[in-house]
Amino acid sequence: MQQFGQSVYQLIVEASSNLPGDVRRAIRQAREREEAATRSGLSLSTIAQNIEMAETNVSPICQDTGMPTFIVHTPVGVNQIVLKQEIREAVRLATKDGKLRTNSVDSLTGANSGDNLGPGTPVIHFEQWEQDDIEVKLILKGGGCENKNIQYSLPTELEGLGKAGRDLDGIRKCILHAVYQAQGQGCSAGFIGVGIGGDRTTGYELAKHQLFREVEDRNPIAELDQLEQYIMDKANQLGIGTMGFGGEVSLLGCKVGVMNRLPASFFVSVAYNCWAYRRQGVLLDSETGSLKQWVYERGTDVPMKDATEEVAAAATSDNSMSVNTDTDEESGRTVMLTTPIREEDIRSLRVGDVVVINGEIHTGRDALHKHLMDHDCPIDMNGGVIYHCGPVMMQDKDGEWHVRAAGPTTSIREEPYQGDIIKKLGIRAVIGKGGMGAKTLAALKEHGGVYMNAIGGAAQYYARCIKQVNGVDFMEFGIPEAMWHLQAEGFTAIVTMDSHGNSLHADVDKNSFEKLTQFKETVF
Ligand SMILES: O=C(O)C[C@H](O)C(=O)O
Ligand code: SF4
Repeated sequence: MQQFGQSVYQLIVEASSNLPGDVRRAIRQAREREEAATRSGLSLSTIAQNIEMAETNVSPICQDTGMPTFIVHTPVGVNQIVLKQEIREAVRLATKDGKLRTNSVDSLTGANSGDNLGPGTPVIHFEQWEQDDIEVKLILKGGGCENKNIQYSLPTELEGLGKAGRDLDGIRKCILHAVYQAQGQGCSAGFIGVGIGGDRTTGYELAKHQLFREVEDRNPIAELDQLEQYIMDKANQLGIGTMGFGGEVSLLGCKVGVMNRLPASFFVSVAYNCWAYRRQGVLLDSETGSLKQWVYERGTDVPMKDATEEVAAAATSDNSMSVNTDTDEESGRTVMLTTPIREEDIRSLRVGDVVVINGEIHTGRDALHKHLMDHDCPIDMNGGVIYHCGPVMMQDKDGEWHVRAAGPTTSIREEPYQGDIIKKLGIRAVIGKGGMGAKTLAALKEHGGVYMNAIGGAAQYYARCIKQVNGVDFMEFGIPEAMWHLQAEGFTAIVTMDSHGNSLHADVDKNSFEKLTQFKETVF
């Protein structure tokens, strides 16, 4: 079994850096359905570019490599204690090599273990089976989409949909509502796993395990297959789009499982996975642990752009986010800004404008925002840009830090702090994804600021825009939560909340809610 550890390491690298073929096909189909010049269309082309870059760089598709969750099937007689130790060691090595982000945080102290190991991390399920080989499956599901998981207890009343009873139609309403409530915050368009029944624990587990099905498979239970097809049709009429920008494609997959329940309980659990649907598996020889075959089609066999696109890409600027300046209601202007940014430049921006930023930007997320509410900031942020991002960073032998992956995190978590911090520090722009709320929108108007949505998950695309790491503060918060001072060049994002009270996120939420209400009547 001496090759088992190496095979698991290979699995981790593959899952983190090479999006599987079935997922890539789903994203390609989404691109064919979206107008190329729309915000969703542009986002999908950036996502496609990022997928290819991650494979080429053998680096994380998204900086958040999530909670590594392994499902291991072994023949009777295999020593699972040894396998568990080898899996943990493979996780530690992959983290050291920058293939996984340091994602294991002490829930009481906030301390980051630094090696992805700790109580409850990684998650490893073992099960014996009748086959001769060992199968190891892995899913890397990030925190932002995990935060959009949701569990319903039937019967219930659902906003926009009314009563949801203890039947297939009530389940239908829960699933549609689950897609609506996620909006773009979990990096839509997503893939959902649904667990019907069980208790609260096994219901959620069933939902997550549905995510190990193939994107293109069909449900063997006829009424669940019918439900899956219905959801794929109607969820894509909600108009949430990629990143919640509005658009034709809001859901890329729906997989429903069912199990028995208690008489008193009727749970519908939804595991929402982002477009960066990173799951892979390996079949291993149970004597040597050597890799015999991949469980899911590898992404290498499904390129993200076809020949025509190569030509088209070559013809335009290398920046796939740039939009033409002839304005239709979707695409705005492209504006170049250098930090520190003047108030008048910010007040001239409107929702829909694409901004290209050059100059120093600073990362900051949950721990930093909480800290800055009642502590001074170590640097002058006047005219500055805060980037909601927890990067994957590597230090070289000279002690220099390098960005390995640097996409945005979900901004709504900073809503309790952001408005106050914008005014306290004189910040002019906040970059993140998924949008922010009314309190931040009011502060942007009062102070003169904008919120810009970067493309969630495009961690390689944005890492390429970071030319240098100028320094770091608050390393005690751990790498993802520290305040990194980054020299950006060509950092592109879309204005989705401006200083005139406009919010694309509020508009899409309102429009998609109206669309949701059209599905109130009984179907099943
Ligand atoms: O933690 C992150 O870097 C991103 C997170 O997965 C999110 O979607 O907010
Ligand atoms: S940032 Fe987006 S793509 Fe990355 S893990 Fe979070 S939800 Fe998924």
